[in-house]
Amino acid sequence: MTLLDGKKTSEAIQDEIAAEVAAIKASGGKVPHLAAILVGNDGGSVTYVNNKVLACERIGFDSTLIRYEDDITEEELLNKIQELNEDARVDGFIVQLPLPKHIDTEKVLEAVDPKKDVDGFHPINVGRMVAGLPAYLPATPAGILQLLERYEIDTKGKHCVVVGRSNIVGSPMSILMAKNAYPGNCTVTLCHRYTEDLTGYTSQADIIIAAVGQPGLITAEMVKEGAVVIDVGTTRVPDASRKSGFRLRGDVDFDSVAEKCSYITPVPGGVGPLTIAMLMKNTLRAAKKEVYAD
Ligand SMILES: NC(=O)C1=CN([C@@H]2O[C@H](COP(=O)(O)OP(=O)(O)OC[C@H]3O[C@@H](n4cnc5c(N)ncnc54)[C@H](OP(=O)(O)O)[C@@H]3O)[C@@H](O)[C@H]2O)C=CC1
Ligand SMILES: Nc1nc(=O)c2c([nH]1)NC[C@@H]1CN(c3ccc(C(=O)N[C@@H](CCC(=O)O)C(=O)O)cc3)C=[N+]21
Repeated sequence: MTLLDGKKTSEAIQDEIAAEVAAIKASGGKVPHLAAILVGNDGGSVTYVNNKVLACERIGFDSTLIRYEDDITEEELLNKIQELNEDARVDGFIVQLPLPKHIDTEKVLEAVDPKKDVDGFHPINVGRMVAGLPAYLPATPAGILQLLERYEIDTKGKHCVVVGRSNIVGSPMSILMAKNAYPGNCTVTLCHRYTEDLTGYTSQADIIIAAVGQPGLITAEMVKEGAVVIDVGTTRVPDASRKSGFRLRGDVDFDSVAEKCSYITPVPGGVGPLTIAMLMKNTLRAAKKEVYAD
């Protein structure tokens, strides 16, 4: 079994980006600038957004963190988005999800200028991705592709079972794995809450990508000998022995599955760090106007 080291891979990607930033600075070009909007105080969201800002600092990007209490009105949030759309200093920005219930997430995501949508959540970017046009790819699926590529994992003709169909992970992942590309060219099965006999599918999979948010859902009995197992889940579960009072758990029962599979991502240190690296990559592409010209 080979551990897919997301932390190391993320650092390698961030080093590559940092080298490009240094070259941009040396030639007097525009330093990439990422802004992030965070609404509320959810512990996970605060950590993830802080990690994104720290990554910016490490690789030499400019960054701006905009925080609101969770009673912000939808109108105030939309006004801020408009302001960022028009701010030439900001190359790309994200609105951290989830948003409070009184705010219409779809409306917020549609308000972001697709040219600055470095999360790749705007319907224009989603549509362009599906059509195979240049687009910002959502960071988590793009990070998983990077892992498969950098570990030279064979995907052509393989059966890939994606569990979870969210707009930000499962659905785009299933589309990307089916594309005529490397990594890709898989036969894809997309499983979700209403899938009957989940084990029937996962046990036939050469590649399993679990993005559900249910700790330990994927057990050894559900995995074929030699399969590649990618665990996207990051659920905080109480753990009194930790200073923080919790630990992160993936959707995969790591200890039992690790004995059976060929490759596996740990949690933490697997997919999570790659999500950050790919967000940085999208921001660099935004600053270089690689996806959309002016
Ligand atoms: N490491 C990283 O970078 C990231 C990690 N995450 C983590 O990944 C997990 C999933 O995130 P996200 O996609 O946003 O989550 P969502 O809650 O939006 O989606 C979860 C999906 O899983 C499906 N589902 C729920 N229960 C089952 C079940 N028993 N069997 C099969 N499918 C089921 C849901 O079905 P239905 O559609 O019917 O509701 C839904 O499609 C979370 O733990 C999240 O924290 C997310 C983003 C990035
Ligand atoms: N607009 C938006 N864009 C997102 O990309 C987005 C979002 N909203 N909402 C929530 C999910 C979740 N997500 C993660 C990012 C990094 C880690 C990460 O770095 N995890 C570390 C551990 C971090 C920790 O210690 O908690 C790891 O797995 O090793 C995890 C999860 C991005 N998301």
